[in-house]
Amino acid sequence: MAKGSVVVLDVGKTLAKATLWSPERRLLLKRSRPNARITESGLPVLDYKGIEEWLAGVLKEFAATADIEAIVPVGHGASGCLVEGDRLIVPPLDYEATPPDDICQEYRAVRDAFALTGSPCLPMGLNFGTQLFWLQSVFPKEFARGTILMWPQYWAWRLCGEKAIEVTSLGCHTDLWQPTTGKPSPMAVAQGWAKRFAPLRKASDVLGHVSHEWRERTGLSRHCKVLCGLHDSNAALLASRLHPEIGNRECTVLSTGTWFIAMRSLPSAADSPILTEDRDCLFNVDVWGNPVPSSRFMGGREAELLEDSAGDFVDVAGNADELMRLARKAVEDGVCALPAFEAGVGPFPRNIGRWIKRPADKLGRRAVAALYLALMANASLDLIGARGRIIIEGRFGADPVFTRALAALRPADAIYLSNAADNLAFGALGLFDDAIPSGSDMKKVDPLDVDIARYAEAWRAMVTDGGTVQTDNNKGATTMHAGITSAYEAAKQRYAALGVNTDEALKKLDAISISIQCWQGDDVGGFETVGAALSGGIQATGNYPGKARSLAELRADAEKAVSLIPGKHRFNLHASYLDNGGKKVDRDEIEPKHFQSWIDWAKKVGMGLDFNPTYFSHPKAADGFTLSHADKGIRDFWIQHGIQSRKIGAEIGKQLGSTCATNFWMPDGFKDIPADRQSPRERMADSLDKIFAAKIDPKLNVDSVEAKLFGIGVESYTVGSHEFYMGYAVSRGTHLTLDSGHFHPTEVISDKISSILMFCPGLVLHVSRPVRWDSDHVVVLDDELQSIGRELVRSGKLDKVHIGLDYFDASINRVAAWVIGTRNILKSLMMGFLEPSATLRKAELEGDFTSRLALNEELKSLPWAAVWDYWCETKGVPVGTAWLDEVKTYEREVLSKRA
Ligand SMILES: C[C@H](O)[C@H](O)[C@@H](O)C(=O)CO
Ligand SMILES: [Mn+2]
Repeated sequence: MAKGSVVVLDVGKTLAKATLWSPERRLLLKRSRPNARITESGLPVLDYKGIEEWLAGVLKEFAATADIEAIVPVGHGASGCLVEGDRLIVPPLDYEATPPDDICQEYRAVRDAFALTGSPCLPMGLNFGTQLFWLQSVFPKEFARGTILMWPQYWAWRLCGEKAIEVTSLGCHTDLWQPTTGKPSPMAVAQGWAKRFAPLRKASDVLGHVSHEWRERTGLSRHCKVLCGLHDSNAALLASRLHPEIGNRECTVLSTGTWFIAMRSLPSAADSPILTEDRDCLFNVDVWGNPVPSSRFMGGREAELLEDSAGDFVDVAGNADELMRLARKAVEDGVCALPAFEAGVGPFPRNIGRWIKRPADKLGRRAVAALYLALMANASLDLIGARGRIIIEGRFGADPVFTRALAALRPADAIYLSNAADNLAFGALGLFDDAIPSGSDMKKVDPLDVDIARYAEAWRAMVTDGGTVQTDNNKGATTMHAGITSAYEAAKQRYAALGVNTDEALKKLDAISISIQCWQGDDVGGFETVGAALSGGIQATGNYPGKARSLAELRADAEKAVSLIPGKHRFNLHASYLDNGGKKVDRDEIEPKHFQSWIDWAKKVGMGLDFNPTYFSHPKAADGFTLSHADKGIRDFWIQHGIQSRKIGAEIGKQLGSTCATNFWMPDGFKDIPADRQSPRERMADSLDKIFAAKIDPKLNVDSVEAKLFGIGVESYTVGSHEFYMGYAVSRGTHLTLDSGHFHPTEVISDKISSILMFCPGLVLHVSRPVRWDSDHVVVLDDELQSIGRELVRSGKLDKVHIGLDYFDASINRVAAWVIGTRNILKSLMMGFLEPSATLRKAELEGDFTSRLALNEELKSLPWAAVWDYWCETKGVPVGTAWLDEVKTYEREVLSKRA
């Protein structure tokens, strides 16, 4: 037992943590800091400067609290750096950075076989060797003289100045070590790296005492020792040995966090299983240098993707009972997620993640995510032959659906929970002084009381079949839909031949959100008063049955539509869709509270919201003028409406953590030739200035103004013409809204996007389809829509564009109208992402207009539809016209019952 207190510094990928332990190994203090994403010399590097700054402050606080005898550094794998003397000369790279293609290809040719190193070939920079190979090409001189350190030992070196390297980090899928012989890999020798390794030391070795610099910075004593330290997952493995239930017996530790890592301590080397490289298995190395069969998947990240709650994560502890209920129901109903939502890693690296009956609400998705984690963990454990005792540690230990489902899936094993929060630190303490008591009593996990075996069997069958899965929601059955993947693979090759990476294109498409207009659901009626007449020069024509008559119906219809649209989207509200609880609230009185139920709904379904003040369908707009009205009283009323609307936009942005675009469209104008075109425009600008006078954080809300050529009954003069609003937006720094139905018939907004993005801080789109007098037909995949998609992608400024839809057709099924238009704008963007833009631009720059035209025409018949089908499939929404069957069912079962 040590005499003094001990600090464990645990530098993870997401957080840096430091804990202070008393001589009796009681936790005294705990501090943490999220790591930042840093770029240095154009390279994505770890936040080593920020962490050091923070560490100095923390150690100062700790040193003032206790007499610290030692510091033990612990770090995540797959990182390291080069130092010379007391200088860092090659920074530690972020392992999530992908080296350039040529480096990756060259590296693959020189790395050793899995059988030698136990390191599988991993994506990004997850093999530390890949990073060294990349860094060597950037810093060739430094590689000729520097010393290679791994990440925990970088911190040991910073604190005491002594250089060391250690097996647990060196043996962690680096490609640099041979676990069976305990020697550097042939590649590490051939590349000249092995001779640059710092001297090999044991994790428990004392490397030295804290340096003068650190004593000055922190007040630590000169007797404070710095240990060599170790890889974080190995610390957890070590901690398991401290529990009396385990001792020296065989066990597997399943660490849960961003990564789920299973590590099996073998009773003897002879028990070592044969591992499969291509399923993300590997050999780690324990502190004694023995091979540790391991398997992994990115469970924490996948759970976030499955939950899909825009960062507003479910409080698992607070909803434990409900999550358990939902999980039982999901097992009964066959609701599940299939791997892998973080592609390229885990036990099913080539499978594409997809949902079977994706729940609409985030609690439902969270419950299924926990079941998914249990199924994935079970598969990972099987791959390394885990048996007997399995200890779950890390943050998912606090998720009873996950832990109990895993226990149910492995009835022959004892599943334990260890002290989830501090286990890793405890393992590090065990390294320092092994005569310490166990960190906590372990708790045996009770299996989940459901028929999980059948559920798991069905899951496994779908996963291993290799085909893709299509659900038939009517019957609750699942049928295989092979062919989509193979069509995609063929399309992928066609596009690759043109230099287009379809996987990358789909990743970009994943990031697109379309703002779906609420007003398609009820013909722009709103819920202010029953049966209000639509005014302002717009008209919804048709009388298709099933229009939403209440907020609840509108939301249910929207949820149906969204379930049939791939991706993650937003809902665009008008002020007239307020929730006034049945009491009249005039337009100048609206407040955030009248939209709280919308915000709550948006949180539940994981969507963002946008907003529009409503300057029509109101007695004070009856004569065709609002903000530019000659009567000051009327103007003031509408100014107040605008001011209130922006407050609502800001509250939406704040609560949902996603910027709300508040769009101002005023129908003001004359039916016949005006005598004075100027004054209404001056009044309009003045009113808008008053509305926009209060500054609002643009992260919460951005304002946009929407021009229009003419409306019905406003044929001769529109106050808010294109020139008016362009001038206004540019001079005032607001966003500009381009509505594709608001221009002369031969004028197209695709040609305007590049100009607006040069001069306005941002652009809002109302994608629509003008047909003769009407500006609001359902969006179809016509030439202009394709041009819009292309232009948006080509602009490279998609982060400045809020893409919304604006049409309202009452002559067809309204849910179908939403689905058709939204799927079409997404198709057009996908075609934009699939464009070989570099080739086209090159032809243009070289004056080769023949090639430009020829290629443009060829692109039209490339198999983009196969990419689209595949995307729909992977997003868990119906492929082809299958969505229409669902809408028809909804019409039969829900819409047709509305009077
Ligand atoms: C309902 C919308 O706000 C409205 O359609 C407006 O954006 C428009 O485009 C009017 O023509
Ligand atoms: Mn519009």
